Amino acid sequence: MSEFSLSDLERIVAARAKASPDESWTAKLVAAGQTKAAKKLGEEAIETVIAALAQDRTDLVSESADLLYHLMVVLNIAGIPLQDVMDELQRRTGQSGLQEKAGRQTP
Ligand SMILES: N=c1c2ncn([C@@H]3O[C@H](COP(=O)(O)OP(=O)(O)OP(=O)(O)O)[C@@H](O)[C@H]3O)c2ncn1[C@@H]1O[C@H](COP(=O)(O)O)[C@@H](O)[C@H]1O
Repeated sequence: MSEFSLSDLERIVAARAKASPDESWTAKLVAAGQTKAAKKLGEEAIETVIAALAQDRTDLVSESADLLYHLMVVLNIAGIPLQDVMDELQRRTGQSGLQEKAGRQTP
């Protein structure tokens, strides 16, 4: 199978967002708005957690795909390019997660 990246998925979501809601789940979600899309994202997150805890590899792969797809839709609706998320991840590469946690301001 050829390489398929989140950037490819971002492009597909952006294109399908402009389709008719009658023929596209993406367009249907975008038309419904961020509340519905974010709710679907939350559901997929929970289903991913359940698959991980069940140690079901097939389900975990499938639910992870649903999760990433719905994240792309939520980012699209919010007008946030995937690159902004990747830039944030890249910014974090200089320090470990434990260092970052230790350096956080506590209220
Ligand atoms: N990767 C996905 C993808 N993953 C999951 N889904 C859809 O996400 C929906 C939600 O999953 P659920 O199991 O929760 O469905 P449901 O229970 O019917 O949802 P509810 O109506 O109850 O809220 C399903 O209809 C899935 O088909 C996706 N829909 C689209 N894509 C990608 O987006 C492209 C364009 O799709 P359309 O926008 O539909 O043309 C596709 O070719 C894919 O590349």
